[in-house]
Amino acid sequence: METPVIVAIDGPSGTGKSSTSKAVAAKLGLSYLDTGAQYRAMTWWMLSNGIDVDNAAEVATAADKPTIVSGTDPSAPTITVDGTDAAGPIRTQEVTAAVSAVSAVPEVRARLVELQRSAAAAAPNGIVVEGRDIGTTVLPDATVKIFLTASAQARAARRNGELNGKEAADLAATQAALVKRDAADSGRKTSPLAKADDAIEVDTTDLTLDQVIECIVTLIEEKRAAR
Ligand SMILES: Nc1ncnc2c1ncn2[C@@H]1O[C@H](COP(=O)(O)OP(=O)(O)OP(=O)(O)O)[C@@H](O)[C@H]1O
Ligand SMILES: Nc1ccn([C@H]2C[C@H](O)[C@@H](COP(=O)(O)O)O2)c(=O)n1
Repeated sequence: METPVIVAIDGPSGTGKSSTSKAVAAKLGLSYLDTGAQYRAMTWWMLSNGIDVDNAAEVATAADKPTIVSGTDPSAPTITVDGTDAAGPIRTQEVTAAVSAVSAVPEVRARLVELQRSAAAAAPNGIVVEGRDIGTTVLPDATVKIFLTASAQARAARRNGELNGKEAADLAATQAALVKRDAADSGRKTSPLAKADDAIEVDTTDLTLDQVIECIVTLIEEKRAAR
């Protein structure tokens, strides 16, 4: 049996980590884990349970309370909190605005990193894990490490494109919010958003999603062939 392949995909928000990771995992028959969804799930639980998310001590004390379960099928990823489907609620503006503060708390990270390593160890053929610290901290021995980037303008335009004209999209405000969240995620003390020394950087600004997927599939296949 072939050794499972472990792929770490990190990068700032809106660089295409989720779309790319899901597609790459599906193409190669691997499992898929969205670690950002787990930090969002923890944040949603904190907000729903009256925890002051700006009080790190309060967040730390509560960090072991919610039961967060991620489904790792790339064609239908799921996330539940205490048995309730959280896929919708974790994407609200309220959660997005609070998630950087919650994810900066070391007790939150310790709890979720444990879940992430267990998911990687349990994946039969291997897994694509996406986030901010996968290559540096969660899975430092990953077979392939990718760090996706894209200009702030391109990322803001992609995010506004998701609205499909449903809301008046203010590109400058979207861009400012992305840049602010990246600064908080890069600036925290415990495993900040960072490129691992041995990660391959892929700038997706001028690439289509299909081109990025193809590029990463090729990088993984090259690594597999060289083992
Ligand atoms: N190369 C690309 N070209 C154009 N659009 C893209 C590209 N990659 C991703 N997108 C689009 O950009 C948006 C953001 O992508 P995605 O959610 O995958 O990014 P992300 O890095 O996972 O973001 P976050 O960290 O905020 O969860 C989506 O609408 C996606 O379809
Ligand atoms: N490995 C990770 C993944 C995510 N986070 C934090 C920082 C992000 O702003 C937030 C939401 O992630 P997204 O859904 O935008 O991918 O979660 C982290 O600290 N470490």
